[in-house]
Amino acid sequence: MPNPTASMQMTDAGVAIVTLENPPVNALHPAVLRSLFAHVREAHASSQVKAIVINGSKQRFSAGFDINQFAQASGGNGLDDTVNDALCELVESGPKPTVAAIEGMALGGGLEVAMSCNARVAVAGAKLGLPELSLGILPGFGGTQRLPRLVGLQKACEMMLTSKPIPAEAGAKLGLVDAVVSSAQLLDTACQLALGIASGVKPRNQSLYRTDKLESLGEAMMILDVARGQTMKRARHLQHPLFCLDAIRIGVEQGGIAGLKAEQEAFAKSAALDTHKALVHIFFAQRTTKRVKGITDVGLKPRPIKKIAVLGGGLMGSGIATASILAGVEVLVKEINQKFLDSGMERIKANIMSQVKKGRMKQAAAEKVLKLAKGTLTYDDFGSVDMVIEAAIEDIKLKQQIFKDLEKACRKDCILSSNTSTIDIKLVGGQTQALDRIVGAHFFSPAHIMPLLEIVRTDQSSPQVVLDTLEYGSRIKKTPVVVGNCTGFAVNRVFFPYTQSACMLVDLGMDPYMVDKAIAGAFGMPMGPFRLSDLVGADIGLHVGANFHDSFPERVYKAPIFPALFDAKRLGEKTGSGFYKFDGKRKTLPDAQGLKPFLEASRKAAGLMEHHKQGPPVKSAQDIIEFIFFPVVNEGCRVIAEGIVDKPADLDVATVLAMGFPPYRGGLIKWADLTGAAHVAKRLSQWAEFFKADGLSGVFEPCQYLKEAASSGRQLSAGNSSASKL
Ligand SMILES: C[C@H](O)CC(=O)SCCNC(=O)CCNC(=O)[C@H](O)C(C)(C)COP(=O)(O)OP(=O)(O)OC[C@H]1O[C@@H](n2cnc3c(N)ncnc32)[C@H](O)[C@@H]1OP(=O)(O)O
Repeated sequence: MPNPTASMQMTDAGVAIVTLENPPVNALHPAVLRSLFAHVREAHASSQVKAIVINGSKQRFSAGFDINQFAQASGGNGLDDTVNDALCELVESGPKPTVAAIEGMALGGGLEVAMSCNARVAVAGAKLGLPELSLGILPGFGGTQRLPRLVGLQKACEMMLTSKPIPAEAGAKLGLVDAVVSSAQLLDTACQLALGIASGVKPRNQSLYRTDKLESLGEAMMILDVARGQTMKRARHLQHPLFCLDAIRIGVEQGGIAGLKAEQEAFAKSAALDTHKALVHIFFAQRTTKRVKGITDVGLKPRPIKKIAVLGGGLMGSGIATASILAGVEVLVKEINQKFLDSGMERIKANIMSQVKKGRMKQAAAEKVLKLAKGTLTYDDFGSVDMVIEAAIEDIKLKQQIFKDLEKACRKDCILSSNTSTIDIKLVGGQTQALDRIVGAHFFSPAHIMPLLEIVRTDQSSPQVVLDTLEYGSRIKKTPVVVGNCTGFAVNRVFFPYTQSACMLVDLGMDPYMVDKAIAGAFGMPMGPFRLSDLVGADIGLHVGANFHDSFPERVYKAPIFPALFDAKRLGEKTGSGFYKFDGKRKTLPDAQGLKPFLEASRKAAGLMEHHKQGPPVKSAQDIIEFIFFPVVNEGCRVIAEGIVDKPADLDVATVLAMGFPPYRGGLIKWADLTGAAHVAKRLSQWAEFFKADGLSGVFEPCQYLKEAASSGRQLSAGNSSASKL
């Protein structure tokens, strides 16, 4: 790989073209910034140079500061403030005018360098944005000051707080971009504009000193107050968006220079928080799930998946079909009768049309996409498909029959996959001679929206088939994670203790709504264990619980409340009541009165209170969080030790994308590392002791992997290179 740098070329007309060179995205590595600084200084000093144009190599301007520097920074924040401050000042106010020529993207520090230039020309479709907040920091090269001065405070706050980029065309309407051109015209237009500014024909704008786009002081304060209020509501666990708004406010009140100083201080404060470490970790972890040992590093080439068949047009099958046709994959949907097929096809249509309603798709595009899905009641056309995804009901005999039929109906190179969430993949395909091309393709509901795809590999699945499935997952815009074959695979297995610890607290007298409040409110999960149980349904909970009990009897607590709720048909959302009451409009209300007899019966049947007259071993919200999540971490450690995941970071990504584990906590294992493995192990051991008399120590006993990390000080995310089920 060439060293990160910037290069400079002179045109005959006297324009110095300085190019950022650090492919693939021209990230602003400190060496690039130093080189850019040196070239800009040299160009300013040269009598040959009339104007400067800054662009990026390989049709990309820059994706911003090199995020690897944050990951590597120990102590500091990775930025070299002396170079960065002087660089933007030199670009904006040096003797020669500067123009940014933007193609592909100008994000974060990339856009900030471009905003320091006196004008910007961009190629149509180029993406411009300040996504720093999504990394737990804030713009640190003057973006908090220059963006409001270029597009107005309202829009600037929206762009920074949402981290969403805008296309060049929208940038032109807002005043962020001076001209939108084709790729072929970019350099020419930028050079002409730069020379025009140099000759005084065009004005030389310096964003930091502009005030014409800023709202009046009163209006500006109102905008900032509203933004603050919304941020505190929407991102109530996060401090850095508020630091960002503080820096903007100082700039508006006291001017751009004071604003820059405030920005620098706010940046340093944000960079010191665990939120930043966690979000940077998730950024890289999401990009490495597609690299799997023995699959992507052995020289295989993925075969394209152009056409698939989905067996079953139910909720999961129609969601999988929707995600596939949206990505241009042809889909054959098979059902067992016309009625089921019609409703499956209707569901696909409704999914696509909801994209149109939300303005994400045009009617004509929707109609074109819908043509990619065809219904069938037979296996007649299955010889034409590259992959089958079985999404029938969770009945082992039925699935085994389906796979026998598929073996006959499909080509010998067709991938056969099952969307089962509970059944052993080798059992599903056990009656075929095709185990080498059988994998699990476990989607999460609703399949066209949830971003994770667990690819379950058995010890007989061929690397080529896993690689092809990885490619298909990426093509349909899922984040694929390859996992081993075990009960619950990675996500459901790791999360089975989530509800059971909550039930233990309740059987010791704790209010279930207090548990949910701690987990959803104080910790930031989308919902607490009891609300989640109502979403999934007590019937499914019982069925899945029985599977886990069969596999891991020593660490499963059979909560008596579930059979009681099941018998009373309090299954959750689907029957209108469970732990909560539902009014049919997705409104959720606690139902203390209705739940009381079930809680009393459960506590009596559990008998835990007989040994623990003082009640549960935890009281505060923080204690409840640890009691619920540390057993989840413990199971995560077992999954790592057994090699069910390729690397611990995969578990972080999976828990964030499938369970809504707060990304700003870094995912399950990163969070445990930030909390400290020794603390996790100590607390689990205390609870194992607490529940000894109940015969429930196994629920909490720290596993070997966790104990070793705790005693050696090793990070849980360091992984276990010796174990692999993949
Ligand atoms: C001081 C400043 O204010 C602070 C900053 O600038 S912080 C940085 C702000 N910028 C960002 O957050 C942008 C982050 N990047 C992205 O959103 C996306 O990568 C992108 C839209 C640029 C490109 O997306 P896409 O084409 O899907 O490619 P993607 O796989 O994500 O990235 C390609 C490679 O570039 C790397 N990369 C992307 N942005 C990077 C960055 N800013 N620094 C370092 N590496 C980066 C990725 O890690 C990936 O590396 P890999 O091939 O080794 O896995």
